[in-house]
Amino acid sequence: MPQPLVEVSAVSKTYTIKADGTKPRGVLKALNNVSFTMDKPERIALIGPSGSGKSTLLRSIGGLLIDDASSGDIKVMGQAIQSKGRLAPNVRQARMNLGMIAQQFNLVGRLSLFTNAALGHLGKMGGLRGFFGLWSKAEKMAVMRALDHVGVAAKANQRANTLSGGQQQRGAIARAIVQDAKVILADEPVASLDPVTARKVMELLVKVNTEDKVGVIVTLHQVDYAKRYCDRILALKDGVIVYDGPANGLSGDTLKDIYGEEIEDAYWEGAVS
Ligand SMILES: Nc1ncnc2c1ncn2[C@@H]1O[C@H](COP(=O)(O)OP(=O)(O)OP(=O)(O)O)[C@@H](O)[C@H]1O
Repeated sequence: MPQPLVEVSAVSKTYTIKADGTKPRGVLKALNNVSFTMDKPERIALIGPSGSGKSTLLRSIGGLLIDDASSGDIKVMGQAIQSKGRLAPNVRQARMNLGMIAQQFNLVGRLSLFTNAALGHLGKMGGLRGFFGLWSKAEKMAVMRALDHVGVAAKANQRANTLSGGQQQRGAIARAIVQDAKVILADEPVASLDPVTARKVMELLVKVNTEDKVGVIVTLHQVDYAKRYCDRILALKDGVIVYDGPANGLSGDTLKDIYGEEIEDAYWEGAVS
């Protein structure tokens, strides 16, 4: 049986909250015994009210924060990212399977779109050659193919900070393709985009998933986008998974339970069934 793309087992994350004038020092359990597996390249939407732990879970999968010592493991393509609250010794190697996309600041603004996408090669090449941007002909062709695949090849020479938000997100997806990432972790990738551009970026994530067989885990504030563009939904509430199943199996009543009063804000373009 092929190995799972992502395995998250019994992960908990507790933050220490500093005291301020009004509140004493305290702790907050942002993730509480969270487990799930992505066995094949799916599109998983992480949804849930503000503060439910979506970003914490994504950052934990990326090894960008350390889980509690009581936690189990996180593995990507069978390689450990972290285990029992310690980063794996070969986490850099394991991370090469992960393409990371954030809401903003995905690209280095003063570098061209081409160079930003070419940074996807960095993990695979020697330090100085990468540092000086000495890409081989094959590497350059791979970058241009990726930029073409995501529809921004014509902008290759443009500085990233002169590109629109949607073009920058496409560039970040191209970098993940260049990197040959097996899973893309996208943290609110459409939150700062207008609805038309947001739809195009979500459609691109669908394309990369279906054509290139890259798994996608995406945090979304919009339930309608989660249902429309993802095949599986993981809903978090207070750091606990309260729904893990097909996107079309999430009922309105369950959503009301999950979001409570925030339900009115959980749709962007109106409810879709
Ligand atoms: N570095 C931190 N220190 C202390 N508490 C934190 C830290 N990061 C997150 N938290 C808290 O952990 C909880 C989960 O936060 P997280 O950002 O994962 O939620 P989220 O579901 O992504 O929220 P949102 O939808 O608003 O982005 C929140 O209560 C948040 O305030």
